[in-house]
Amino acid sequence: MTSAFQGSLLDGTDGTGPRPLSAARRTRLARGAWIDVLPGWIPGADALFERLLTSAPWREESRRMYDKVVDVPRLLAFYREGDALPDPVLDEAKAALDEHYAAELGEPFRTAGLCLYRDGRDSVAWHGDRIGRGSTEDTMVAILSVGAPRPLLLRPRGGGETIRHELGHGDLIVMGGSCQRTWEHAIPKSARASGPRISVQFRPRGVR
Ligand SMILES: O=C(O)CCC(=O)C(=O)O
Ligand SMILES: [Fe+2]
Repeated sequence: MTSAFQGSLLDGTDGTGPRPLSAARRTRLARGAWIDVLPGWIPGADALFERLLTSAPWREESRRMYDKVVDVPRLLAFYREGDALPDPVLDEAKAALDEHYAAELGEPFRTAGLCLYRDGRDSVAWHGDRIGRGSTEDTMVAILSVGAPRPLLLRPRGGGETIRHELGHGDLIVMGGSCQRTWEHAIPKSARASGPRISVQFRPRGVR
């Protein structure tokens, strides 16, 4: 598979690893939620993107919606606790997250969910990651984004102003505190032509 996505030719592939997470900027949201954002967290993201695109075990998923079975509008791959991650850069990324957030989170990130948005028609609808402890406890979900830029939207659960974060190639966003139960997030469909984007979501045990 080749991708329509063309990253910067100057994108480093020198194996320098993720940029220090101390550079992430925190925004406090209402109701005990926050997000940390670090643009350009992963150098060499071009190569990572291509490797994930071609080698992750992408699968389609369908879900029952009332009396219909509909395809989920994105491809998925999931790495459970203890599964080997599909790329050494993801091992480095997870190690960096574990070190930086150890004290605040009190546990390591355990699973990695991958989503492939093939083009602007792929999306994820408004939701919180609430299957599990995220519905009752503060937690963190860390998302690495590679490939085409897409906005991640956040809005308070039950209504309120939407916050928009453009997630670019190699960028990190961490949703923390009460974010999964008091806020919702979405990747909307885009009418503009968009190349493929892959997101990698690191979550602690029991958060989904
Ligand atoms: O692709 C993203 O950045 C978000 C994915 C997401 O919200 C999820 O899989 O729960
Ligand atoms: Fe989510």
